[in-house]
Amino acid sequence: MRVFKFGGASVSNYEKVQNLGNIIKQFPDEQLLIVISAMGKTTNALEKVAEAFFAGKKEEALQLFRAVKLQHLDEAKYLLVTHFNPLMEQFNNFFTEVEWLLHDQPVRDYDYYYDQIVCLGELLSTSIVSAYLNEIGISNQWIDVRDVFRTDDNFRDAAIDFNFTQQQVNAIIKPLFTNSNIVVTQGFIGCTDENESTTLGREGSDYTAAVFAYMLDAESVAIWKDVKGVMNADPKLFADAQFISELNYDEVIEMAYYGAQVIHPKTIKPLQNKNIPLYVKCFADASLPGTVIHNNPVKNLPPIIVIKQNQVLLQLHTKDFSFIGEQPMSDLYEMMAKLHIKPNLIQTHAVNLQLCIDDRPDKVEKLALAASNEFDVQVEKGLTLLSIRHYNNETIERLTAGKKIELKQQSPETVQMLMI
Ligand SMILES: Nc1ncnc2c1ncn2[C@@H]1O[C@H](COP(=O)(O)OP(=O)(O)O)[C@@H](O)[C@H]1O
Ligand SMILES: N[C@@H](CC(=O)OP(=O)(O)O)C(=O)O
Repeated sequence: MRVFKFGGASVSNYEKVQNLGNIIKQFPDEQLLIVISAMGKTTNALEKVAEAFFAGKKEEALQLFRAVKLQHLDEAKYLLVTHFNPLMEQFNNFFTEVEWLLHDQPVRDYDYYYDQIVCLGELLSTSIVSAYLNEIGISNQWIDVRDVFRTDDNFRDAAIDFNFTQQQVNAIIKPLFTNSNIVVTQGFIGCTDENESTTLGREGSDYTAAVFAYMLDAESVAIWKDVKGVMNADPKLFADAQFISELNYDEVIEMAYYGAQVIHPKTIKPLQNKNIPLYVKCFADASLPGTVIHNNPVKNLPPIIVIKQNQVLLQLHTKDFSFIGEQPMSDLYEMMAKLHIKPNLIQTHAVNLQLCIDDRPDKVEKLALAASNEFDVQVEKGLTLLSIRHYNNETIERLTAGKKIELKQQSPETVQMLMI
């Protein structure tokens, strides 16, 4: 059994869905669990629906939602003939659920509504792909992953209940493979014990695939992407990015931690725990070998460059000139934990500290306010965090030329610089 994951870029239009079908045809006798993300930029579009709804702009929310519906209906029309009508029944149930919600007034937190609306992207894309595969003779079963993945109610960043989910995988998913070689389901979404939809954090479908692989003891996971494999930098930012054929789990977990967008940071742990290899494969050309990620050491890696935009620097100075000891640090970490803020870089000095985080306006303001009880706080926005693993002087000089460095942290393996 293998797990395949197709991201939004790999199902963004009908031609891509047809290509997905061609890839699956190349594995005729394999048992495959296929995890799929929302089509193209659907998640962003649904975020806009959630924002408009929560801002009380009902008509705007409904209109934005209509655009999402139409786009999916268009895709379905291109791809389906005999399976079109059954799909429409399924679609209508999904649409009605969200439209009912959009006609209500928001009375709960934004994050709750976000998840109830945004989860639709994956439900729609998987329904289309499943119907299309059946249409072209690749028999498969569609599963609503919300019946399987149980999470807590930390909406937008829900944590999986591993014990319950494993039981559901054993009870629901494993028996499916006695009748069918292929199961199609959603990445990124789950469900609470109160039957509320949840999401696992943006780009979380890679993580879903890894958790399924862990729970099914899969022989491997393949993540199909719009790149040849993992490169030493984002090829959209660096035209000369080099392809890397082999990496180990530690390296990839570090890359993801520093913000490389190629693989979701939580993906590696479940795979490492059962030594399941991860392939990053080229969606446009399945014959290319892709990158394999495993447990063995890999030597002679080139400098690996990760760039994170939209960073905020908080400069905190103790109000009474007391040292930055364990108490102020523990207070600060408690504030960040409450707000679910992950520090990207922290540097402490005698009476001040510098903290770099992602620019999530709601969270930055709340943190600055909470910290202002104990510290004088200055906030600087619009920064870029550059991380280079296996760095050399030439690479550092090339990437920092003409930039002002606000913060620098260096270990023998990694250098990080926060720059304007
Ligand atoms: N080191 C890297 N190697 C390869 N691709 C990278 C790297 N860093 C960032 N990327 C970006 O990751 C994108 C693929 O990931 P993603 O957008 O998540 O795809 P999908 O949504 O289809 O899963 C590529 O288009 C590329 O721009
Ligand atoms: N659709 C979700 C989940 C996801 O993982 O997407 P992708 O595989 O396209 O990065 C998102 O955009 O965040």
